[in-house]
Amino acid sequence: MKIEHIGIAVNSLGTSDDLFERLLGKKNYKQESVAREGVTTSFYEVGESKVELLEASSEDSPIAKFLSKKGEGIHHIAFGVDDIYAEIERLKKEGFIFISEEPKDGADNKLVVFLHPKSTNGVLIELCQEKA
Ligand SMILES: CC[C@H](C(=O)O)C(=O)SCCNC(=O)CCNC(=O)[C@H](O)C(C)(C)COP(=O)(O)OP(=O)(O)OC[C@H]1O[C@@H](n2cnc3c(N)ncnc32)[C@H](O)[C@@H]1OP(=O)(O)O
Ligand SMILES: [Co+2]
Repeated sequence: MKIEHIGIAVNSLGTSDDLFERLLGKKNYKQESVAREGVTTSFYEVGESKVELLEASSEDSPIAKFLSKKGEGIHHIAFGVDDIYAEIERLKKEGFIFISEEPKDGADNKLVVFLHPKSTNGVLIELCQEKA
């Protein structure tokens, strides 16, 4: 398991891409929308991990709700795993709560699933596995 990415909720990718390009001294390596999640993402490599900027692409997006309640900031931590199904079973046995137990297609060629922050010390945790 490794920290695959840190998700950051932003009001505008236009503004935040400019800020992170200056902060990291590099351009993003991709921008990708995930309509199911109501997000447009922008990814930056930072050493072994990544920063994922997240802009809401629909009014009912979880990012829109997060921004309206908490404003811009860190939204989630994504752990990269080798076998997402095995990890789901392991974590369920440990008593962790999943928002949905069925992995779905995420951004950046990943299968993703989320744990509920009430079972993870108030931090939204994403598990992601590289798709073959
Ligand atoms: C998949 C594409 C991409 C990728 O990496 O591939 C992404 O990462 S997409 C990221 C966006 N998608 C998601 O976040 C999906 C999972 N999130 C959800 O299902 C919801 O956001 C959920 C269930 C975490 C919260 O939704 P809800 O409608 O319950 O919102 P509330 O504001 O009522 O929150 C309830 C409760 O949870 C706390 N909360 C909400 N969001 C977060 C957060 N990001 N981190 C920590 N805590 C969070 C919120 O404060 C409420 O707590 P309370 O004590 O009741 O105030
Ligand atoms: Co993510």
